[in-house]
Amino acid sequence: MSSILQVRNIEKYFGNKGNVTKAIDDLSFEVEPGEFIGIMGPSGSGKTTLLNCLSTIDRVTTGDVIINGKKITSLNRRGMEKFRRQELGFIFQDFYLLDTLTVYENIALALTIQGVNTSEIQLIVNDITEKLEIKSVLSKFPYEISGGQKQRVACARAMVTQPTLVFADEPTGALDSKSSRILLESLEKLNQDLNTTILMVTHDAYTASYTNRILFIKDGKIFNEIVKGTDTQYEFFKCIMEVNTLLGGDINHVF
Ligand SMILES: Nc1ncnc2c1ncn2[C@@H]1O[C@H](COP(=O)(O)OP(=O)(O)OP(=O)(O)O)[C@@H](O)[C@H]1O
Repeated sequence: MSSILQVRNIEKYFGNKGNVTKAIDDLSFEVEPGEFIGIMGPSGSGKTTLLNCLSTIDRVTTGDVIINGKKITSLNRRGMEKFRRQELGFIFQDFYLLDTLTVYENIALALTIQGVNTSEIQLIVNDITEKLEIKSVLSKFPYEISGGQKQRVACARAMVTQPTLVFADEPTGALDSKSSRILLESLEKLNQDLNTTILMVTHDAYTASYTNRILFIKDGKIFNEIVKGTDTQYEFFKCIMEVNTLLGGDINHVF
């Protein structure tokens, strides 16, 4: 099977002569279609920089990023923007919903821009909001719904165009533990039902335990990799805790 994401020897430097930070240091890995992969690591290890470089928000200094067969590191700014709109989905810690649009309009927006007809949009939005259990809030505005519901709306918005790859950056960061669990179960379900490939950055062991594989980053390099395989979620969680301890990471969740 061909990889959906190929990361080849990427490096990212910040600053200029005399004051250079090497945030990503010769990092390579691949992600297969349908994987739910986690990126973990201590503060300052390069997680956000990596996510930004993979998701066309920032550029690598050297190396290549290939998504769905397309070398995105060779695209110009306009090409990157188009690629981002057409092939990628994003879920951020702070939701980024548009306050003046209803939940339905927030989710439907990308499809409207793509020129999908109204009745088809209705079918797609109905289907995904049923899976995410947010159908009852479709006519509400973001300020009228809870944080957990907002994040599931953001999740529906990210997935509605059936992107090649969805990037989630600390998606449970602003949620309480119950809302986090509901969101993560939803992500797991969408990953399985729609075969959506998800790459999620988190510092939280419980959140990470929903993924199938985790790359641990330290000083911009891959420090360790663990695969859930046939482990239960709890066994995987314990394994994550062990690696986190080795890494000197912070753990703030227990089952
Ligand atoms: N715009 C920038 N200019 C200069 N240095 C930067 C910039 N962005 C990040 N860095 C540096 O690159 C390194 C990696 O930072 P990054 O934000 O990717 O880490 P992180 O793992 O996401 O951390 P955290 O978990 O605290 O968000 C750090 O040393 C950081 O100070």
